[in-house]
Amino acid sequence: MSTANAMKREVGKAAAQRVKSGSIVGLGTGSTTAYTIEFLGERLKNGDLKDIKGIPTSFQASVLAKQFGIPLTTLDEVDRIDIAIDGADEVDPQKNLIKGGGAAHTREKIVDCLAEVFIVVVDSSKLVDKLGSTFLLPVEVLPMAMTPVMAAIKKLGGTPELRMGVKKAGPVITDQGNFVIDVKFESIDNPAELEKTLNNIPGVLENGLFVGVTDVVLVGEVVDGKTVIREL
Ligand SMILES: O=C[C@H](O)[C@H](O)[C@H](O)COP(=O)(O)O
Repeated sequence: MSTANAMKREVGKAAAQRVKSGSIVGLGTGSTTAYTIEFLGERLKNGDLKDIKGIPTSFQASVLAKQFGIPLTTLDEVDRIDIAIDGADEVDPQKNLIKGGGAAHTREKIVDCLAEVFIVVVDSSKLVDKLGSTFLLPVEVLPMAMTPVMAAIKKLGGTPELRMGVKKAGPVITDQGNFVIDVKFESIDNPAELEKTLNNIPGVLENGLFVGVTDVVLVGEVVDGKTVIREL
C-alpha cells in the first residue's frame, strides 16, 4: 500500500472508532471515507458497534455501505444525524474546506451540515494556509445554465472550466444529473462571502466551500516513518 493510502486508511479508521452504537451516521464520499465505511462495517460485524444507520452522501457511499453491511436510511426517515464523517480536498487553519473533488459536494453539504458532530478525515497533503491554493473550487450547475453561470463566474474574477469525464466522452455528470464547473480564483480572501455569492448565481446548485461547518479534523501523516493521527 502506498504511503498516501496508508495515511487515508489510518485516518479513516480512526474516525470510524468515534462512532457510537445507536447513531445515525452521515457517510462521506471519496477514497478516505471509503476506509471509514469499511471499518464501520467491520465494527458491526465483530459486535463492537450496534444499531447504526447510515445516510450516504453519494451513489459511491451507498454502494460501499451495502457492500460492508451498513443499514441505510434517508433524511425523510430520521430527525437527526449524530455524526458525519467526510473527506476534503483542502482544509485551512480555520477548518474551512474545499470539497467536491468527486463531484459529491452538494449532497455532502446537506448531510454534513445537519450532523451534530462533523468530522473531516484527510491526509496531511490536504492542509493549506489558504483555500484555493492547490485545488480548483467545484461548482455544481444545472446543464442548461452552464453558459450564463460561467459568464457570471468570470465577472467575479474566476476562471471556470467544465469538468470532463475520464473514460467517458463529454462532461462529468453528478449524482443529480448536473455538470461541475471547476473554478480557479487567484485568491479566496473571504470564503464565507464567496460561498454565498456563488450560490446566488441562478443555475448554481451548490459550491464546494464548506465554511464554519467542521467540528473536528483528523489528519493522517507520516512521522519518523510511522503513520500517526493528529487532531486539528
Ligand atoms: O466530492 C467528493 C468529496 O468532497 C470528497 O470527500 C473529497 O474529494 C475528498 O476525497 P478523497 O478522500 O478521495 O481525497
